[in-house]
Amino acid sequence: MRWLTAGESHGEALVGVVEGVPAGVALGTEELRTVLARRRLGYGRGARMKFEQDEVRLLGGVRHGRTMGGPVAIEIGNSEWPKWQTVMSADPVDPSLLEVDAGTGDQREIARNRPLTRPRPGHADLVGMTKYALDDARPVLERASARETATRVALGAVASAVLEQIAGVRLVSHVVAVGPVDVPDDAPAPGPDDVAALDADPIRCFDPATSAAMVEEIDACRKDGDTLGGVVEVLAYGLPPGLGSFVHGDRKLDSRLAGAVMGIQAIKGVEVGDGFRTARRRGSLAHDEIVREADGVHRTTNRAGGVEGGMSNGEVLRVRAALKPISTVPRALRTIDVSTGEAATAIHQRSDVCAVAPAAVVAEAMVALVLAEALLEKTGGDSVAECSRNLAAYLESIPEGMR
Ligand SMILES: Cc1cc2nc3c(=O)[nH]c(=O)nc-3n(C[C@H](O)[C@H](O)[C@H](O)COP(=O)(O)O)c2cc1C
Ligand SMILES: C=C(O[C@@H]1CC(C(=O)O)=C[C@@H](OP(=O)(O)O)[C@H]1O)C(=O)O
Repeated sequence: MRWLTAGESHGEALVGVVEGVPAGVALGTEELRTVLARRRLGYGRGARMKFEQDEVRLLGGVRHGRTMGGPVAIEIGNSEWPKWQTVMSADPVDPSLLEVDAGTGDQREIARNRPLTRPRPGHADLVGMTKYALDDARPVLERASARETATRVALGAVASAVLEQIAGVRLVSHVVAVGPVDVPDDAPAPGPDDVAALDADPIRCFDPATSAAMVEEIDACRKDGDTLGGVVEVLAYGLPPGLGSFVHGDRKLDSRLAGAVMGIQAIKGVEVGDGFRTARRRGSLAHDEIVREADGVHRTTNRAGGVEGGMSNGEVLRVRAALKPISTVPRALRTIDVSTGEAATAIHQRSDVCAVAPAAVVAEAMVALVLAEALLEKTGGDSVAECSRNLAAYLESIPEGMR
């Protein structure tokens, strides 16, 4: 399986293509609408989330609610496009229309037309302008923006459908920290049937007391003109053992998960299982002992987070990711104006205060894409039926003494 996205934050539409999806996967526009709506949730998001709509269309690869085996193409139209069609036009436009004040006196239009020359520390602006030889940050932030994650979430929904329909794998994502507010270590983790409860929580946190404290923290931060990051967790239930491999670093499931999740805007750390906490333990308290019980072989704990030797081991997969605070800080940070070289304060028109809840949903999509790819490598097959048959044959072939 391979996938790509295209499109800009304020462009007409985002486009995603995923190839290598077997035929027969049940998939429809409604499922995509559901996941896209989930990505828009979350206390602390900015004004844009309120007025902008994701207009999703399945353009290819699906017929009458089933994939056909060809690339699946998804378009997410941007309902705000009419306001941006001059600034972001693909074809050249009359230069007078791009004058900072084109004569209408509309302050928003003036802001859209003005070159962005005061790069934000922590965003892609300055180094992007340097690398691509630009004197305006607009082309950089348009593609660097996490608006693109809408496409990833739509592609992730295709991957989740592959996982569930071939192997019964179900994913769930939630928020475990917002700034300094952490879910307690002993709080119960959400299961695959808890997605509705997470969607209903303002910050996608499964622990109601912590959720309330997170909301308070976001309110306090907004009042101070500041922004917040946090930690998200993705859990995958029902993974068969043996996805990924130990034979090369780039085939390891954990290295692939880390790369995919780290590729999300603003993610600065990824851990599988107990990750960094494991480094502080002795070996006798770091690993998951293997025992035989009446219903088969089990681990006594799941500190490894479902991956050993770069392969899924049949336990629940657990991946955490750290999101840095949003870099468009309302209490603007010091920067330079690249048009003059003088000291300035960074661009700030509007911004999310905290994007941890949507980041959880995006991380779930990235995990789904990696797992679906690894599942299809293991099962092969061009249809759901063939992949399911191959998976069943593999699982049946595992000797009695090892299951
Ligand atoms: C869901 C989501 C929403 C985001 N919203 C904003 C935002 O409103 N303002 C902002 O400056 N950065 C936002 N970011 C982060 C930037 O896109 C990111 O910091 C930037 O592209 C630079 O990349 P880097 O942080 O990975 O180095 C968001 C990230 C995610 C995952
Ligand atoms: C539009 C989305 O996120 C955007 C991601 C983003 C950034 O810099 O990453 C900046 C903000 O956009 P703007 O600067 O236009 O207000 C967010 O709203 C979205 O998630 O759909």
